[in-house]
Amino acid sequence: MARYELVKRSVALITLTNPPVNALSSPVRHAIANSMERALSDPKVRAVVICGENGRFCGGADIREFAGPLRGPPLIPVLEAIEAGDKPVVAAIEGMALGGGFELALFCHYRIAQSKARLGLPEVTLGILPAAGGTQRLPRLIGIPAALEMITTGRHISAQEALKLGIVDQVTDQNACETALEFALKAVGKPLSPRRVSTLTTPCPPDLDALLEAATMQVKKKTPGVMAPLACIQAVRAAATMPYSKGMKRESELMATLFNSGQARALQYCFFAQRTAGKWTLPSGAQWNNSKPREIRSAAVIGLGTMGRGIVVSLARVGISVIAVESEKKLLENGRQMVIGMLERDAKRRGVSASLNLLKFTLSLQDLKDVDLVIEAVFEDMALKKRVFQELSKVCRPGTLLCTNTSGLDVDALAGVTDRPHLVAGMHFFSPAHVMKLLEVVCGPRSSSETIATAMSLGKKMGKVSVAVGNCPGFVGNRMLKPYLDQATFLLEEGATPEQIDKALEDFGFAMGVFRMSDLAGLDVGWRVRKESGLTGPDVDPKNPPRKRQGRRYCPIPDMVCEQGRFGQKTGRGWYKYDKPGDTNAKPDPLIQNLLETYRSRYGIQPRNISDQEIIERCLFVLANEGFRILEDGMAARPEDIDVIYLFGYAFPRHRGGPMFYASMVGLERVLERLEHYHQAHPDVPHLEPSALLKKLVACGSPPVQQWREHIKTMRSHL
Ligand SMILES: CCCCCC/C=C/CC(=O)SCCNC(=O)CCNC(=O)[C@H](O)C(C)(C)COP(=O)(O)OP(=O)(O)OC[C@H]1O[C@@H](n2cnc3c(N)ncnc32)[C@H](O)[C@@H]1OP(=O)(O)O
Repeated sequence: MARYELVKRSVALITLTNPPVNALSSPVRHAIANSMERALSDPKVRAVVICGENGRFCGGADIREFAGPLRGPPLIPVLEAIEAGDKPVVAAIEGMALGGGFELALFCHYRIAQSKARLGLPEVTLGILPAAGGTQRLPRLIGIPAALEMITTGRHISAQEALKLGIVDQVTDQNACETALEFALKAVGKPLSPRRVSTLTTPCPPDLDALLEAATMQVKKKTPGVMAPLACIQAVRAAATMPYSKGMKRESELMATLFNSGQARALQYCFFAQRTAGKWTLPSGAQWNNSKPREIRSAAVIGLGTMGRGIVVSLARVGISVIAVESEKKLLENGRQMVIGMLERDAKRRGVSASLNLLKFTLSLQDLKDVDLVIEAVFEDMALKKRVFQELSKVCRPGTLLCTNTSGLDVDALAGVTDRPHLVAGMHFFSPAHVMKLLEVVCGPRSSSETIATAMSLGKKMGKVSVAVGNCPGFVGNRMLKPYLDQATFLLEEGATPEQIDKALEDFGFAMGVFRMSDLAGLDVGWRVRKESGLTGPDVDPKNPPRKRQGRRYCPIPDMVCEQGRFGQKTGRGWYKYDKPGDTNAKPDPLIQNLLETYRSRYGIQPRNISDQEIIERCLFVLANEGFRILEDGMAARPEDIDVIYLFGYAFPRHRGGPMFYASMVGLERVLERLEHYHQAHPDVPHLEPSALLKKLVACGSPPVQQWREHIKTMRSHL
């Protein structure tokens, strides 16, 4: 787990060997301790260099170890032996020095970084804090403001920034290990005391209290209800106000409050879930590690609406040439100007030049004959999409992949009108497509493994978190959204207000409650879909009793809001009122209150007090319940995929882990019992009826979320 060599006759070279990221697992900690002891006791050794194998210094603690009882030597005494020794120790940082890996480097007397290396303390993103001295040592080295920013955000910094801040002593374009060996020899004989970070005094700014108060306000605003950043601030305060040893004790006490918390478990689950989600499978046995993606050099995007424009930008900024197609000259010109503006702003922000030369705009599908891949992003209308796919089938060369950005229509029906159904898949981006990280890759029954591998790999290239899903109405994300939105409107009927429901969801951790979010997204889109599917408008069967469709409960309040021209922020009125169209500051609207009161009295509904607990349970348990059904139907391969979709596509609070993880944290038995209770109270809401999988898992003793897959195996899978 660490290699020990004597090089240049007098330098001990300790190489961490724990692929893939040389994490500080128990055997690695053991090996560092033994190697240091050997180096310090060998009279031939005059200096020590620590590096990592395969160009990666160290990715920090082995996060998998956090789930069980801590075994092996604790890290801090191992690191203290490095600092206290009488021989200079140099960290040779290639690739990354993160978390405990960065702390290891901070215990060394010198740090040399390769110019491409990244450094940081990302513990806060895992719900903990840098507890191997990071909160006490970094402030001593670079001062409170810079340390506070790095520790509370978990941001990775470049080697150049690390040099500027005084974290590393030298940056090299050469091999960091070679440079560190030379450096170590020159350090022999120089006094080590000033190089021991623990002996430094933290430079204390005169306005410390104000600084920490401002940081506290900032994290409370940015991540309300999240504990770790607040604990980080308290630990940094200790670095400024306490001697080193007392500060270390405080750091360890604060870590104890976080380490076993539900938030830490959720955030660490999110880390692994995100990596698991990339590992797609198909019923044929094809999967992520046995299917080769095609290289995509050129693409076309059809439709330059909001989605199409975002997709063009996402492709062009990673170097793919794009032909953008519109149906009318005016729409094309408008789209062109907006895409260019977006790319220019994006390039300015990233300090690069805009890749405008990769773009071509056209009115003719004939121009697409040679592209590698097409993404159709026209209006959400099946007949129109079918016409486009038929045309593409004629125009594009036989090997071109044809993808659709539909948010829920049948991908296989589109495949069926082409001459190449195996080369058709869904690539469902989320709005705005150049900002949102999620991509649902929809695997139709006839999509080939090469098609799915290519769509997943293209998503990764664009910086998206891609998740493979099955082909069912709404796929995974939007299919689950419907029962969630339904519950919110049923709660309005029963006596709640939009403000109350939003507040309960925001207190839970959502950045925006369901009604504020709907106002932002625009209410007219859903209204149009409901009209088209005959749920509202002139096509409604007059035999339907009020507030019922196809025997199920239906809430017409969202339709009534739209009938008044209230489409959300863009019209200045929606579930809330705004000072003017486009404003974002939502204010409660007495007209909505009136509408609700009139509605309730028309239907003889006696409003009741609804608790926040009921709001959370009904909205979120029904969301998870649909997730269980999706797993049963084989439309998502595992709960982690569903959670990743909700984290990245629907802003589910990360410290809650996602709807499926949240259900497991609440306890599946409790979720089942509450769903049964609510279904009994509302038998005309089938989504409240507990799913078979939920019942099965409870009957099996509610296994942890990572084991659910074993219980789904026997059921059918589309993935
Ligand atoms: C309990 C002992 C006492 C310790 C006391 C000190 C406490 C210190 C706290 C910490 O150090 S917490 C950990 C801090 N480090 C991080 O948060 C880094 C996490 N990793 C990453 O950000 C990235 O993985 C990376 C290092 C930047 C590499 O990115 P890349 O895109 O190249 O690869 P990935 O696909 O992300 O990862 C590859 C593979 O490695 C697994 N992995 C990565 N980091 C860790 C880790 N720290 N522990 C365990 N496993 C890790 C990752 O899950 C992937 O695994 P897979 O099976 O191939 O999916």
